[in-house]
Order: sequence, then structure tokens, then C-alpha cells
Amino acid sequence: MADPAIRIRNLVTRLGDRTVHNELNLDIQAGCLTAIAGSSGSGKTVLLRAMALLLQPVAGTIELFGQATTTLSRSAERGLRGRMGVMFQRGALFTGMTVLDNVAFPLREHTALPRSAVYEIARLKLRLAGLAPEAATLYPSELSGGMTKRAALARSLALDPDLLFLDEPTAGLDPVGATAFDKLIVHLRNLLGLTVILVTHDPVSLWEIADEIAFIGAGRVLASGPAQALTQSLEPAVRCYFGGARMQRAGASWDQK
Ligand SMILES: Nc1ncnc2c1ncn2[C@@H]1O[C@H](COP(=O)(O)OP(=O)(O)OP(=O)(O)O)[C@@H](O)[C@H]1O
Repeated sequence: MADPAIRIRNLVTRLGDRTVHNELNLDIQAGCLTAIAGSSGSGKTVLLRAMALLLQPVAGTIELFGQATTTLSRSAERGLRGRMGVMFQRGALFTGMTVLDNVAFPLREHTALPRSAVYEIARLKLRLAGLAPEAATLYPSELSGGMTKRAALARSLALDPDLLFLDEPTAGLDPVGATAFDKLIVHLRNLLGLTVILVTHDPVSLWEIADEIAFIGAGRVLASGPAQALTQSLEPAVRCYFGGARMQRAGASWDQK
């Protein structure tokens, strides 16, 4: 099998006096759509932040595309950052900038492209994320929740990443909007050949779009595999999670397809 896009070994993370991950191991295959699941507070977002170089582990290694991230030179780190896009749970758009300027921002920071090219690319990313051209001149406060997610997605795609990290992308969306967003993620993964890592509680996303699920509990990966395999897990916490009514309904609907 090819080397994984992300290889995590014996990861330990700590925040305040709480050890969030303790000897966590995980491989994420290139081109896969991997969901990080687990109960609230289990450390999904913290894991995503560690993979995205936004949080320094206490111990262990994270390799991205075969590069150990704990020993990176500044230029290697900058290079890796340019290969990843991150969409935060609440969008984290700059409130004083229009949507177009938000999407253009990473291009202005990380490339020497002329202004006209920056804005042409930013408009293209808005279209890729499914936003109408009219949204470009709006400010974040003028966007609906779904539009905010799409604007944040467009910004995370600005630098043509290989790795896309999404923190609860469908949280707060109505069911129709959530399904549309799930489809968009799959479409973009297929179109752009992305490796996608998404943190989610959404049973439909877990069943319908995740190739693999890494289930986090007790500071490590308790089980990994597609949703159907996790329903058979011998880990009580995983069985309990997948045995819940909402998860079972999503599984039954997936079964009927
Ligand atoms: N900045 C911080 N300072 C201190 N503790 C933190 C910080 N961020 C997260 N934590 C703690 O780390 C643990 C894991 O948090 P994390 O946000 O990763 O959980 P999660 O699995 O994503 O939860 P949820 O599903 O509710 O979003 C929690 O106990 C949380 O309180």
C-alpha cells in the first residue's frame, strides 16, 4: 500500500492540565475522505488542529506526506501549510472584509500573483464552493449560515490544497443544506483529488460520505473503518455510538440505497 498522506504515531497532546490524546496512532490514506468521530470533548478538534500544524504535540510524531512535522524548518513548514486548507466550525471569516477579500487573503499572503490573478482565482473558488457571484461583495455579517460555510470552504481552497480539514462542516445547516454540503465535499474531493479529513457528529455524513471513520475515545483511536464495520466493533463506546437511534436511522437509510 502507498505511504499514507498522514501518519500519526504515539501522539500525546495536552491542554492545560488535561491530556487530550495519549499515544494515539492513525494513518490517513491519500485521496480518502476520513471522518473523525467520537463523543463530545473526546478530542476531535484538537486532533484536527494538531494535524493542521495549529497545535504543538507534547510527544509523538505526525508525518504529512512523509515529512515529520516536529522537525520542520520554517520554509518546509510554510511549504506544508501551503498544501493544506482548513475550514473552521464557525467559518472564522474576517468580519471587516468582503467574501471575495476573505478568499483572496491567503493568495495575497502566500503568493506573488498579480492582483488581477488573485481576484480571478478567488472568484473561481467562490464558484467551486457553490456561491453566486453576487455573494462576493457581501460581508460575513450579511451571510446565512450555509453561505458562511461555503465562503469558508472557498477560502480553504484558495491555495489549491492537497489536504482539506473541515471542522463540523454540516453543523447548524438545515437537512437540505447539509446534504448539499456533503455532496459538494464529495464532488470537490473527486474533482480536485483532495485528501479530506472532517470532524463530524452528523450521522448522515458518517454513513453517506466517509470512506473511513476514525473513532476517538479515551485519548486514542478506538476503532477505524467504514461506518458499517464500526457497527460491529467490539469496543463498547463505539457500539454504543453506532447503536444510537439517529445513527441507526442513517444506517438503515444507507442500507436501502
Ligand atoms: N484551548 C483549550 N484550552 C483548554 N482545554 C481545551 C482547549 N481546547 C479544547 N480543550 C479541551 O480539550 C478537550 C477536547 O476538546 P475538543 O474540542 O477537541 O473536543 P471535540 O471532540 O472536538 O468536542 P465536540 O464534539 O464537543 O466539538 C476538551 O476537554 C476541551 O475542554
